[in-house]
Amino acid sequence: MDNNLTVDSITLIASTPPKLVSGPISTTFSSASGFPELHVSLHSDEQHSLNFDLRTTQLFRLGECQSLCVSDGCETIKEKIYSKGITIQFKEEEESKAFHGAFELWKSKETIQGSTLPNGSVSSSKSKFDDKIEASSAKMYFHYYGQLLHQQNMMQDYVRTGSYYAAVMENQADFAGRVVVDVGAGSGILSLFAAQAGAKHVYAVEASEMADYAKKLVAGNPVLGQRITVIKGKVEDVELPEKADILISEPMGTLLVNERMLESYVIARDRFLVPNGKMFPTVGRIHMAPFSDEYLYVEIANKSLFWQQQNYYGVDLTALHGTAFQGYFSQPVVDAFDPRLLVAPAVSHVINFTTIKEEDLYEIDVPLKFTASVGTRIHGLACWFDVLFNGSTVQRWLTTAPGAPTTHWYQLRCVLSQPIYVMPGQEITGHLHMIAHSAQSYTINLTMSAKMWGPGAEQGGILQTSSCRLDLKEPYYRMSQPQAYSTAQDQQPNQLLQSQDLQLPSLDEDGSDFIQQPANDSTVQIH
Ligand SMILES: C[S@@+](CC[C@H](N)C(=O)[O-])C[C@H]1O[C@@H](n2cnc3c(N)ncnc32)[C@H](O)[C@@H]1O
Repeated sequence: MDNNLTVDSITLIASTPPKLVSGPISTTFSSASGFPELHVSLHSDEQHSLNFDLRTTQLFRLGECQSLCVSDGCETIKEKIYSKGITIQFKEEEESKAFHGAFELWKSKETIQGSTLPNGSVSSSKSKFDDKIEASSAKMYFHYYGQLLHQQNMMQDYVRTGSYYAAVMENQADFAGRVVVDVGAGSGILSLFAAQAGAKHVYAVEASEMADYAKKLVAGNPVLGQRITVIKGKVEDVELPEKADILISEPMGTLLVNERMLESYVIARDRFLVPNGKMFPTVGRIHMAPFSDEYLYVEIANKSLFWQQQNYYGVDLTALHGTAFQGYFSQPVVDAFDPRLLVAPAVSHVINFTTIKEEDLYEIDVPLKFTASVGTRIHGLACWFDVLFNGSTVQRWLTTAPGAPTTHWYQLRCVLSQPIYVMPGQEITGHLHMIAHSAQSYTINLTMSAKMWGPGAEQGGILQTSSCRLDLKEPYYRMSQPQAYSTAQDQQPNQLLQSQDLQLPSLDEDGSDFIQQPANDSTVQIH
């Protein structure tokens, strides 16, 4: 991006009478003094340049081609420094726009580098992000993404990164000669892809310390890097010098919405994208289907058996068994499962990133309706997602479906503590209700119901309903335990672990004291 811009003329308004200096006049933005400054070179005999400290300077538009630049004065023990101001005359509106853009960008550098972000480095004003996200959550989140090992983990998901690369390269027409914003650039890898596809300029916005590594990576690829500007800050806060023709981002978390980064993607759209600009990805879909998995059910139920001990070093632990049991069932399970465990065709919930309002992501309610294809016990709802890159040349999907090549997102299953019995052809209804919380995730409320079946069950009568509440922020990562699966049809509960014989405890009065301890078999991941 240009640091040097030429303007037509300036008027020194503090001189009496105001003094016009005709141009062309060269102006330079820099931070050589350790803070962002605007240098205005004058052709005057008395003064050769005027410097404005951007931390205390404001720029106002007086007209299409005229602006007012004023810096605050200040009083120190030694001296009184008066405010100074100039009016700037531009040749044309484009020149004015470029100048204002550069001014905002350089001024934002100060906000980012000079003050304290919740991630450990700093921010001066509370932004939309800070309003809705707990500082402690944001700090952990950006600390996580500030580490190369986690960026590497995502980059080594070749299904993910390869899909992005293919989507960009197959659709070079959408990038060539265009201005691109990379929303949450991380290592800057997607910015480098966009530059490879011929982007005119890429603004890579990254809030974590990873921005500094991205700058290094960009500098290490100078042919591409000369068209990339890395900006350290949140997309909610930073200013860019120009609008983008296309946004590229990888904002997907577990179940698509975990991390609440889709909201930042949508905010970036509203702040930076030209009307009808493109978004890569364009659309996301959450897919859901009931599953039957006796092994998983028994495994989860058995975790709380520890609390059934009546003589643990002389202590009766059973008072906490109910809480522990509910606690384990409040963790969504993340692993790669065999699609043969699904017992009905999936339903989908579509999120169009180009049109959805940010607030519409705060609460997501998906009505569920399935027809069981087999007679079985349903243990819960299996979920996965895909995203579409709606390129002008090629439409490409990136899927995390069971049975498709595994990604680092795997799939997610919400397990019911009370399974539901169904017969082939029986209808299963319910709701998946997700409410965003300030720890960058969602509380999930799942309800699944089936009509009672068989002799004695009234027509249209009683529903067998099972529900659970889960915290998407606290998943149980189960990838390390490959399972030998039989199909749902093959699963005869009496051949398995007799899960129906498990004593299902009732929840303690106070269900809150379940302690989420790191299980040996789970790894801490954000995605
Ligand atoms: C899933 S990673 C993707 C990184 C990189 N784009 C890639 O595809 O490899 C998301 C990145 O977005 C950054 N991020 C999340 N929310 C952000 C926000 N509001 N503003 C700027 N960066 C953000 C995170 O720090 C993280 O590095």
